[in-house]
Amino acid sequence: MTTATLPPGPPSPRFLQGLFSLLAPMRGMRRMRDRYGDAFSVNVPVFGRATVISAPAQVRQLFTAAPDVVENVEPNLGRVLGPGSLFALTGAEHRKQRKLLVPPFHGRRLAAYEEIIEEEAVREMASWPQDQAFATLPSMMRITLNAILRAVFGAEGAEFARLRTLLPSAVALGSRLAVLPLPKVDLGRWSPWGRFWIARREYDAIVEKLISKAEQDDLDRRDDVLALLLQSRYEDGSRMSHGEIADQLLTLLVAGHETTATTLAWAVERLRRRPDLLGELVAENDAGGHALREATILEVQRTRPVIDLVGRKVTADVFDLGPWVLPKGSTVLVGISLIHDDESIFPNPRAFDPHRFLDAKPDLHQWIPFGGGTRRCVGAAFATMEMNVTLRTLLRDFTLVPTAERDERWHSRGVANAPAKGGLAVVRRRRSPASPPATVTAEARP
Ligand code: HEM
Repeated sequence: MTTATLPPGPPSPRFLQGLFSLLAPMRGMRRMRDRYGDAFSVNVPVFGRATVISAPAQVRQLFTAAPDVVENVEPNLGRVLGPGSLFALTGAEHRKQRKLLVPPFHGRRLAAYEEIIEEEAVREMASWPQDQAFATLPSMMRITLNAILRAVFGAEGAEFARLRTLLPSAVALGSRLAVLPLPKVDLGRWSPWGRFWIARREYDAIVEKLISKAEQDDLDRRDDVLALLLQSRYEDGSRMSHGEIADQLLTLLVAGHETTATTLAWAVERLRRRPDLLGELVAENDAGGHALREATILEVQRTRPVIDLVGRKVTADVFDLGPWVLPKGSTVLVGISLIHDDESIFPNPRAFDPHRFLDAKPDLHQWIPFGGGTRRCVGAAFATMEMNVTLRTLLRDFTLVPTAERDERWHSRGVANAPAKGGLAVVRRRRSPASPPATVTAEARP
């Protein structure tokens, strides 16, 4: 029998380690890396005992390991997002669903969604106060929610209006419930699970309406993800069931809404602290360019990755990961901010310097805000396009007033790590928002 060899880690109890990781998400990780090296063991709520890695070779090895060696961790998300959710599936079933979900987010498809994003950004920014500090995160949340409802769900009219109010509260409730046991009886409105199920039933009914509307339309003329999924076929020629479509749309919303919004709020936070860079970006934007803006998005995600950990579970009897021997059932977490903070990969790693990505596209095993391997984020290109169009609109229509204030701290919102003050901005309008949009179709997307 092979003996497990695990890296060292702090001896403190699980709740203390958990509390620390909630209160100081980034600082906690960096402190442990400095103390124990680039692999260490932790014991935290939700994941339990786990090995955190950040050495590039080990991260690459984990991301390229076959699904019969490591699989996704299963943090009970199926109970909230539905059994068909990509997050809840493993093995062949995951591969089968993913095959249908990837094509709608392919780079060349994204041009169809740019107009929606720009419209939503212009509409939201029209309400921004001038010369007065305000948190941009709520605005970014509305832009990304509306964008997903229109581009992914193909929703409009009454269904759009209802989903906009129903989903944010249902998702917030669901993410709290995901870690609690299922009750034996349904107490309806009297219990949190009961309230969640009522919201879920209403959601399913709305998706059913959206599907029947789409089926009455000419599907070929529609670009939204719902219409594309309705036309897609599994390898055996069968279609996705309506239940599977409802689960996947909810998954896309949960995965794509808050993550993109918090990254945009971080972009505002970062840029206000670099007036020189802001000047360069505005000049580039005014001249119709985009290379520095794209590099800026990469650098925001390197320095402020909103998801800090992605996890895998060992499914083989043992997994030899670098010098470590991990037994079956072990959880491995990739420390995204740790690898992004590695001096040997990104010289002067704490500096916010988009120029490092101007002539060099990142290595996708080292720049990993979207995770990696067979579970890498399906919406990465969509999110990149969305951030690009939103930032372009902001720089075109507003002057973002720089600040000498201290950096905003990391704040854990459960799903994503956000700037603690919500990405405070002070803006002045540069011009009326009525000019025709330029296109970013040809821009690079990682
Ligand atoms: C800046 C924005 C975003 C960030 C930082 C982000 C990050 C991530 C990460 C870290 C993972 C886990 C990857 C892994 O385990 O290796 C993931 C998975 C996923 N993301 Fe995103 N994401 C973003 C936007 C989006 C958007 C816009 C969508 C869709 C509209 C989306 C859909 C998904 C889905 C469906 C998965 C599960 C993939 C699977 O299990 O096969 N994400 N994302």
